[in-house]
Amino acid sequence: MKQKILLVEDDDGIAAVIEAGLNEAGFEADHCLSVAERDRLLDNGNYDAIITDIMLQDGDGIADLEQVRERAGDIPVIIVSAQNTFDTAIRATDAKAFEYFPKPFDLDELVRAAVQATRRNRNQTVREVEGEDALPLIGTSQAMQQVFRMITRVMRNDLSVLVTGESGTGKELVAEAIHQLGSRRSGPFVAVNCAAIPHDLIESELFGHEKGAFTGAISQAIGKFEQANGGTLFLDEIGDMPSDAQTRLLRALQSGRIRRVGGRQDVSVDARIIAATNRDLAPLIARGSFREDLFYRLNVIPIHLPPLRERREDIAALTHHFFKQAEREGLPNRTISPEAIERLATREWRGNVRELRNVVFRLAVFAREDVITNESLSDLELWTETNEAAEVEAGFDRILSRWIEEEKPAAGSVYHKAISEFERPLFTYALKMTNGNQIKASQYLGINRNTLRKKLADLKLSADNFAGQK
Ligand SMILES: Nc1ncnc2c1ncn2[C@@H]1O[C@H](COP(=O)(O)OP(=O)(O)OP(=O)(O)O)[C@@H](O)[C@H]1O
Repeated sequence: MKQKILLVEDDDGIAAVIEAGLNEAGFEADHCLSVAERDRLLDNGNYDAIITDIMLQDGDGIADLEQVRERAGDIPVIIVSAQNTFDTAIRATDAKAFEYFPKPFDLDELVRAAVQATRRNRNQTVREVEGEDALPLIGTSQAMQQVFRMITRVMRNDLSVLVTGESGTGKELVAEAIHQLGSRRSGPFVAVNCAAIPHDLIESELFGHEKGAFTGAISQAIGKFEQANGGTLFLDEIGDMPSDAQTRLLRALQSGRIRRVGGRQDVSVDARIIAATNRDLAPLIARGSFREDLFYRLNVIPIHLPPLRERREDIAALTHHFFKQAEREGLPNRTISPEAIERLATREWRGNVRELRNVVFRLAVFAREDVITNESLSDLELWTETNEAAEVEAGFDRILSRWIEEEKPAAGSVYHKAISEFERPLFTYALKMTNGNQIKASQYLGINRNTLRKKLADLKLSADNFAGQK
């Protein structure tokens, strides 16, 4: 006998597509348009699974799933919805949905989920959602939907999560969301930025130290690991963790115990680990500066946050969200014209969501009019450039310390090695900018033409190769 699926969907077009997919996979499907019809059909027939939309003509398709389940013997429910917010993903999980598909979805995946749902009846614990307003993760792009789904998958367990993505894409926010939505939410959320702590202090910062463990350790100190006991430890910029600390961390993860620096005894700690990195760890592993075994420990569940420029459809919602946030923080209440939003949506956003947030806050403070227009943005262009210059400067610091750490130039050769590393991309850039015109390149760089020539010869760069490249 064929398995039967009840499809509750008020868009006839989508329903027809789903029905066809289900039939092809050997299911029988009944289709209805409303909550009332659904209940009537459930009373009169036996179904193996329900596929339902959320917004229906006569109500919310998942508001009373508990009763539906009581009526229909714990039937698995698959949700499809066009309300693609983080809240919807969380609601779907809290409604014990077997699976949640934001529209537009992949029909094959949906049918596959139906096959799995009817095969076994997954029973998950329901949990009240609390404080979901406190952590609004905004985004309706496909990429963010995937992130939301991943978050709902890890919030009820303690698996290690590795969040990747460029700086400012929301990695810490994702880590906080996982913490807030899970069973550890009453415990602490402790964040450590491994790149911001001097290397020789990182072990004591993470694992604590005993009195007298090293010069300056005048009293015992509890490390972040212990502080996170019962909660979540967020290790940001994990790629910057020095190798001794990596070894200690690995040991802690394997044993569930840590030893304070200078300590004689192990202390057991229970902290969920969420790590994040904006650097690709693969080359670090290849070079031996990041432990592969630690990587596998941390990367049980990877969550990737794409850069903002690859999900431009989220920019409008984020902009509105940040204007509201600015207002809540006491800044003037402003709105923004659709044209101005469109213009924002075309920017590069190298600083990702953080940069967009800064721009919106700056607009809220400085704009003269209540409705921000394209003209207000023209003034803003200047501010953003200064901002980018500052970012680049901070970028040099980072690049330099990474380079020193990874290349380990021999003492006595650091200056010359660093300068020669720096010159090649600089001269290449200048030649590209000027189409290989050496006079212009030397003017651009502000150096003598002969010096430029000599440098190009030393670096074996040929200006001719850059003609017409700009
Ligand atoms: N999807 C989002 N919805 C709402 N706010 C967001 C979103 N993503 C990021 N933000 C906001 O943007 C800012 C930067 O985010 P966050 O600090 O989480 O980025 P990050 O990737 O951890 O950055 P870094 O790598 O530099 O530490 C924060 O103010 C955060 O609240």
